[in-house]
Amino acid sequence: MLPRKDLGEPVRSQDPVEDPSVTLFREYLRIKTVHPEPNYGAAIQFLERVGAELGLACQKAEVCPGQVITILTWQGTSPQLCSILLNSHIDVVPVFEEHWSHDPFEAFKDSEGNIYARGAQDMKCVSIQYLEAIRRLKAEGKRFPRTIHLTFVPDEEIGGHKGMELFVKRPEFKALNVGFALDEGLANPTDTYTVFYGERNPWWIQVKCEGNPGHGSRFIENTAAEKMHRVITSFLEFRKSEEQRLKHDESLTLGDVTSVNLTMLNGGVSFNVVPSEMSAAFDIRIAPTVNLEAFEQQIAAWCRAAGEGVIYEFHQKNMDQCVTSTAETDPWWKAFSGACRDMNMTVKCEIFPAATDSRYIRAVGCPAIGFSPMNRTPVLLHDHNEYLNEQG
Ligand SMILES: CSCC[C@H](NC(C)=O)C(=O)O
Ligand SMILES: [Zn+2]
Ligand SMILES: [Zn+2]
Repeated sequence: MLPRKDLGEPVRSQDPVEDPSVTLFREYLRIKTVHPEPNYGAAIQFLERVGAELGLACQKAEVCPGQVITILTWQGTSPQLCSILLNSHIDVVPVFEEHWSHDPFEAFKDSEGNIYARGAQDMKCVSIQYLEAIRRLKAEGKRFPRTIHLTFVPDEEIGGHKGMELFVKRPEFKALNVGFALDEGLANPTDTYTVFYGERNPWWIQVKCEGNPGHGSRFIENTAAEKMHRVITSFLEFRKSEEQRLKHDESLTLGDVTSVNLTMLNGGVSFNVVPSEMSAAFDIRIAPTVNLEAFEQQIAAWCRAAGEGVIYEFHQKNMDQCVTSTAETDPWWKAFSGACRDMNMTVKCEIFPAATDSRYIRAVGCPAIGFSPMNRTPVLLHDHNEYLNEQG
């Protein structure tokens, strides 16, 4: 978090006067927008108040009962041009409080200026950065031809199905006339800033195996467990090959390969009863270069080869493989990367390894970049003791 320029030199954490942008950030962190019962009402009130202070117009769109998108707007001087969307989610993931050194909703600041709170990196810092950037630009008397919209959305941390996924299909979104969007990325421990121009496709697959039941003392043929063993072997052998590919090619990052994890196993009722059904859940993240139809055929073949009565079903199947252009000829990328260059920022472009709301924005044809501008910061999203230094 960059202290405001108009206050001169950066404020040191031991200084009695904290930069107001940091104070605002800490206030936002104290609002408990944590799943499973996020206090969205309090967060929306906070955002409406800050928007009003900044002279931004405010609208709200209820995309399904209790799920409200808050839209703050800085009208451009040529509002007929397509707009810039600055998106952030309001909700944060749960905490294991016993593993935290400080209350995760107190926004405690230590003597180094590290602010501890759930959402410090993911992604309340980004929301406040958008707002504080507008505050600075307005204070400098700047106006821009394009309208800038800030959207604050619920539900991202549990898939965005009741948030951004619905919002992009609504007339209120179309009316924003978005040309280019920014959304969340990840911190980077080095001097470099990571910028995400695409995401892997999340596929959550449950494989169910049926087999012969019987007494646990006998050699029953064609059991569900034998079939499950073959299924797991096929999925995990593929996992190993992708892990090796990543390990042996320095040019690749996690987003460039396909990951597979066996995340749940179910079946069985008793030690001495051979069960007739077992199931396994796989979290698969598919690199954008993979042919999705061919990949599904591969999964079907693994299930067929495991024996009779092996089926799979999808619990998440994202099929859109749009990536945002990072060609120097692309006007949006040129503007974004040019601004980074002007600020002497080193930027590295990657595919986001997990899923964010950017996937819904890209799926309706809007270019979107995932960018949480935090360098020299360990990646602590969803982790215990998530923190961010007040100096950014
Ligand atoms: C597939 S919906 C779940 C979204 C979640 N996003 C993050 C950033 O953790 C994930 O990738 O698991
Ligand atoms: Zn996030
Ligand atoms: Zn998250």
